[in-house]
Amino acid sequence: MKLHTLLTALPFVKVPEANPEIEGIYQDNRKVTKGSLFICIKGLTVDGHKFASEAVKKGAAAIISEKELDVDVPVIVVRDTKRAMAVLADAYYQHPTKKLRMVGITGTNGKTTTSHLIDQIFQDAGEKTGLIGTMYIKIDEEKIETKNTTPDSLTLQQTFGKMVNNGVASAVMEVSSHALDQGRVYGIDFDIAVFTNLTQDHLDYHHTMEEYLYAKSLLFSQLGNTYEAAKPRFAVINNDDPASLKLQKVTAAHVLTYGIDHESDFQAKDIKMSADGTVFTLISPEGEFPVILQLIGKFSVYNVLAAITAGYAARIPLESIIQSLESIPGVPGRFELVKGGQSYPVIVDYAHTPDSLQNVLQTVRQIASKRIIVVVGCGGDRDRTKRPIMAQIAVKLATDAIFTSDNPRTEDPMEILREMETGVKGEEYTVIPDRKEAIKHAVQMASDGDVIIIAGKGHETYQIIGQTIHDFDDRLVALQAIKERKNA
Ligand SMILES: CC(=O)N[C@H]1[C@@H](OP(=O)(O)OP(=O)(O)OC[C@H]2O[C@@H](n3ccc(=O)[nH]c3=O)[C@H](O)[C@@H]2O)O[C@H](CO)[C@@H](O)[C@@H]1O[C@H](C)C(=O)N[C@@H](C)C(=O)N[C@H](CCC(=O)O)C(=O)O
Ligand SMILES: Nc1ncnc2c1ncn2[C@@H]1O[C@H](COP(=O)(O)OP(=O)(O)OP(=O)(O)O)[C@@H](O)[C@H]1O
Ligand SMILES: N[C@H](CCC[C@H](N)C(=O)O)C(=O)O
Ligand SMILES: [Mg+2]
Repeated sequence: MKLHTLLTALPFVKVPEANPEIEGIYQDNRKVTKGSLFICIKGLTVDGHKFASEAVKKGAAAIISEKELDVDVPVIVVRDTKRAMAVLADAYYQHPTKKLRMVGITGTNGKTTTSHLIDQIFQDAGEKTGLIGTMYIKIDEEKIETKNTTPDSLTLQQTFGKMVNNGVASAVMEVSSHALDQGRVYGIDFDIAVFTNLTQDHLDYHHTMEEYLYAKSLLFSQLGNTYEAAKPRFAVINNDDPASLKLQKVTAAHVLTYGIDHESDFQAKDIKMSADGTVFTLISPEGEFPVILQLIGKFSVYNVLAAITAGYAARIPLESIIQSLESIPGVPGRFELVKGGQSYPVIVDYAHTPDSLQNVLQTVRQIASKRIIVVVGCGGDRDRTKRPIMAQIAVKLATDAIFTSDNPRTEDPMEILREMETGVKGEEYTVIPDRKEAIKHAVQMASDGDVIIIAGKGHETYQIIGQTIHDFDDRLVALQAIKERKNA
């Protein structure tokens, strides 16, 4: 694409005389190829403007920058390069999100789960689908590893371009608050935006719950309005969450609500839970329907309601939506049972926030008849204020709490544990910093009918200690411990 054609996406910029062919767009000078456009991004750790000359040496044909630069290629100055990058990427890949049914999901907990549920609904409706989130990027059958839950705008638009080329009809993606704040999803034409819930997390980054909610709300304020007949937009909102009204106010899209405790467009009543699943009656604009899920817990009902509402907004028949959701056994690492033939259930779950830990432990309490043993830690280089709260919840809701390491990252694991312990002074608990040893200890102490819950890392197959990524999978470590106990 010619530079001038690309720049029509940015109104009011000074267009240079030179008009080279642009062969790619990069924000990382290490990836720059000949004839590409390099965009300088002021990051949180480093200012990308520093790398402009390096990018030119590698063959960049033009630069997008927030200031004039002394280089031998055209420099286009814009006020905000992050925004410019999102818009240019959208244009470069030929507006792929206008050709896809785009579903974005935001909220503190439940994004990965809900995105998988919605993806399944679309697949069962016979569509090729794409999925972007914490676990991977999926383009139809192909899975690609990913670093961020919501990648940067270049990666996103390139991925959507591939989806379009592969005949994908619907793309479902998790939209993190970091991504919204950093403009990673700016330029995406969402059809349906889903809100799961808002509870404490990421205060290291957003500082206050108001700022955190503001970031989340950007998904709803960037949703188009509902009156464009060819592409009606819907905001799907959890009516039981206190943030619901604020989000409804910031969007021009049609609002559909779901809930359990408050009257909503899609509401669950008569919820019955057991160790085998959850049953409820769905009240909907089309009448009442029984729903029989393999998923467990009140929080699962919320995720299912969000998925039903999004499916309905996408015009999938309700009966088909319910059938899809009933067929889903679970999502990896979310309330996943470790099956080692043992007489004490072992559950691996991705609860790494106070609210998710509370939800999961409350769910276990509803189905457990004996002791509940929880193994839990808190991630390093993340919100420190959630540590004592998570420790309190573990001690309060489990019979036995074992505190251990999650991903310490660059923090001292012992210091993270000490911060957890400040929340439980005078209470009984065990500290075993080595996660493998902590899991082994839980398995050793379990008797018939006790439930072990290993929280925080879910599907993760690694543990980050310092800068090193070690192989570590809670499910495999638990299986090994179960085997060792049997053979002892
Ligand atoms: C704190 C944070 O969000 N950081 C994100 C941010 O990185 P950054 O601002 O530090 O970038 P930087 O390293 O300063 O680089 C600035 C610019 O210089 C460029 N550069 C840099 C070095 C170099 O040698 N050459 C060069 O050109 C970079 O390509 C970039 O354009 O922008 C990057 C690109 O989009 C992200 O990958 C990165 O996520 C980091 C890895 C991260 O851990 N983020 C977490 C907190 C996060 O975003 N999590 C959410 C999920 C949370 C949840 O749901 O619970 C997520 O969406 O993943
Ligand atoms: N609707 C919900 N409300 C509260 N807790 C939930 C909900 N859904 C799932 N959880 C809990 O949160 C954990 C994480 O769920 P999930 O991975 O779906 O969330 P997420 O929003 O994608 O998280 P992340 O921000 O890390 O990507 C689950 O393992 C479960 O313990
Ligand atoms: N998306 C979340 C995942 C946290 C998972 C937990 N295991 C941890 O490392 O804290 C984050 O990056 O904050
Ligand atoms: Mg997720």
